[in-house]
Amino acid sequence: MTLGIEVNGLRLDYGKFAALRDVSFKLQGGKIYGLLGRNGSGKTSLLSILASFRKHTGGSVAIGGEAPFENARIVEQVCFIQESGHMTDGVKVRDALKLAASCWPNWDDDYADKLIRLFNLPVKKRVMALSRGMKSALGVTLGLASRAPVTIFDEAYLGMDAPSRYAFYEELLNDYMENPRTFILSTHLIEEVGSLFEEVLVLDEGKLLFHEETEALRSRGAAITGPAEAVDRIAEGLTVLGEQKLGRTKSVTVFGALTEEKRKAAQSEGLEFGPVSLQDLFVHLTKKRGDKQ
Ligand SMILES: Nc1ncnc2c1ncn2[C@@H]1O[C@H](COP(=O)(O)OP(=O)(O)OP(=O)(O)O)[C@@H](O)[C@H]1O
Repeated sequence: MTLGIEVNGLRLDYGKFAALRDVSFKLQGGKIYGLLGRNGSGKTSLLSILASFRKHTGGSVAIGGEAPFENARIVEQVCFIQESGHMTDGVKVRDALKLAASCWPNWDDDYADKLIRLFNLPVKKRVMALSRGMKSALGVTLGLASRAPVTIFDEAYLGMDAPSRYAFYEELLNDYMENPRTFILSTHLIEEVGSLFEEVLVLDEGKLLFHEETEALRSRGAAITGPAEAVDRIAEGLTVLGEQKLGRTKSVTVFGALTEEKRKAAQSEGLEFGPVSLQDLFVHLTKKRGDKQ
């Protein structure tokens, strides 16, 4: 089952501080979405609202056409895993798994066992006695085995070491292929996780800066390198996100509609085009005054 998500004019105030302002987007569902944003941009606030952990102040949110807050039908369809965890620290791992099995109707015991073996989770230990990486591994085990139609990982895998993180990415992708559902992943590890995202949402200071298909967003950026004057001619009219100069050679990162005509003209002048990584685009597009180049 896949559930669509529709958010309109969403606002969240913490007292006098507006953490989310006029956020609107529509997710068709059945995809892997990346939620990006700098520290404090509002990612956890937004995800907490989607997961019914928090009530919004204004606007509307609907999952599968229904408002999720205090709506039992929707709550059991959404699994929200955070790095800090919302698990009962005092219980043993195996009891945390039992508790999860009772929360999510699509829970898969066999799959949970497989993940426990994959991440070497000690089921007899208390959750509070686990290392940070093991707690994260338990979190991703709960998220994946929940098979919840909407599964949200809020930086949940940050504590895991690189081999475990890569095992998680592979597992997520394989399981998503076999059991299509909606995944939303917030992350600062864009280079690592970016290739999983079919669509990307970027929050900036509580506002939605972009919501685009990842490939479309990537194709709007390019790195152009060659003789400085020729590079400047091509870059004219485009948003220059960054530039580097070495002698008479220049490389600029541009963002904007690079027409086929411009590309051909550039290639005939011997300029080279390179792709821009999602991480680079993100860094440039969310750069603030005072940030270093
Ligand atoms: N309980 C709260 N009370 C008051 N302000 C809060 C509360 N929770 C978050 N905020 C503020 O709301 C803003 C958004 O916080 P949020 O945690 O949603 O950001 P984030 O994008 O998840 O950040 P990070 O990447 O650092 O985890 C921040 O300025 C934060 O200080």
